Amino acid sequence: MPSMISLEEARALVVSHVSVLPAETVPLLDAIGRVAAADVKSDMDVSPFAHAAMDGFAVHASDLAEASEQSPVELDVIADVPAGSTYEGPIAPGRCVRIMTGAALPADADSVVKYEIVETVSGDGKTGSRVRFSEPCKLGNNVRQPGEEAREGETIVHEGEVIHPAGIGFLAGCGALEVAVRRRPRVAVIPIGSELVEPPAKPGPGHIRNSNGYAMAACAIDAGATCDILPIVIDDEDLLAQAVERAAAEYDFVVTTGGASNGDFDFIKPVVERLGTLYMTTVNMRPGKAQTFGLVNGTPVFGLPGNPAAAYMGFSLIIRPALRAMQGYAALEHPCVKARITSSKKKKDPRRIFSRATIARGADGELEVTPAKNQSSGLFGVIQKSNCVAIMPEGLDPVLEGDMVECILLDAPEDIVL
Ligand SMILES: Nc1nc2c(c(=O)[nH]1)N[C@H]1C(S)=C(S)[C@@H](COP(=O)(O)OP(=O)(O)OC[C@H]3O[C@@H](n4cnc5c(N)ncnc54)[C@H](O)[C@@H]3O)O[C@H]1N2
Ligand code: MOO
Repeated sequence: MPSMISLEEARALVVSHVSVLPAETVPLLDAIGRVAAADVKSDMDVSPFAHAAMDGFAVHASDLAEASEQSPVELDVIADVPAGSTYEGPIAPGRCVRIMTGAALPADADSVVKYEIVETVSGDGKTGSRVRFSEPCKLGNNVRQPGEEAREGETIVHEGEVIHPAGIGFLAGCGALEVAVRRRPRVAVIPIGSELVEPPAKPGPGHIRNSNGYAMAACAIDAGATCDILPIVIDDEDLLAQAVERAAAEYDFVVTTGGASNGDFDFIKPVVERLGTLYMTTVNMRPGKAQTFGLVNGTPVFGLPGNPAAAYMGFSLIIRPALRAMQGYAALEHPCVKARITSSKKKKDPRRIFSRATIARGADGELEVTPAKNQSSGLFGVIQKSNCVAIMPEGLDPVLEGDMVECILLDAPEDIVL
């Protein structure tokens, strides 16, 4: 096992050890944002009938062929068709039917003229009135044809497609009130550390609140998973081994935080090695060098570092893509853009540095990125106030004010096209 691997290698390694989860059939509204696990077909033509796209008059276009300002054509209104009604009768030459948007086109009409360009000669424009047309109308004008949205039996959503809110309406209209989607990964988060107490308890001397548990659970849910925060495990190798083995049997993916480095009480590496196969321990990134990954009884187990920002980076940049792969998403990585950095940064650490930062448009309309002043890896609040991470490449070369740097947009959807 190489001692330190790149972020790209780490991501590829973890993604290669997860599998796409089986399908589950869910009510339509539970499918928002999820990946279709099978083709979905329409159970009918949508819409099922030709209908008016405008309020106006249903006509034979041929009756208006000669209509002009100089010699308008007048027609008698013989019926009213509101939406939800039909008119099956004949429409003899010289006649038309008043029709509302969404109403079925009468069987004997072929076009609709909107009321704004029709003059009322007598009556109120409804049945019994006479109306005047001063221009011809194209055949099929303002008519929505049947099956424009979908044909009966046509595949409307393909396996692998992400179902967006408009797609939910599309599926509902096509009669698909339940859909097969990839099951959500079940994630367990195990916070490790003898110093931890559960919020909201006030910690005693030398203790801190377990904030990582909540943040990592939030990251898991945000990635489409379900998540349980399991009880805190103190720094004890056997207790940790028991907790990891139990979680690996019950969940699809196990995440621990803390105890991932080389301290006297850092046990996640030996535990994964003892229970299964250890594939990775260290990634060339800051924050977040200590990143452990292995399989325990076939279940991926990921040991994140204890420092909050280091855990957050490991989850966002390595675990999240794997959880997405398990749900069948094709786009796994956050989008990146280049932006001009607003201040110079010395590099004392040769690792690739992920600076918590804010990206915005400068006065010239170009993207500018400003790293947060405090880059301590012990802080969540700085990430809450940031909207990206600016990347300082490997090596010791400084980044200079005005340089273009890659920025990962952590809050932007992976499938966005920039
Ligand atoms: N001699 C060295 N020491 C350390 C190194 C190193 O290279 N040489 N690396 C440092 C870096 S960088 C990191 S990151 C941490 C990673 O170590 P661990 O994963 O073993 O993390 P812990 O020591 O358990 O905790 C680190 C820090 O985070 C706090 N923590 C832990 N769990 C939680 C939690 N659930 N909620 C909130 N905060 C948590 C913990 O109290 C520590 O302050 O190692 C450095 N040391
Ligand atoms: O691995 Mo540490 O993240 O640089 O705080």
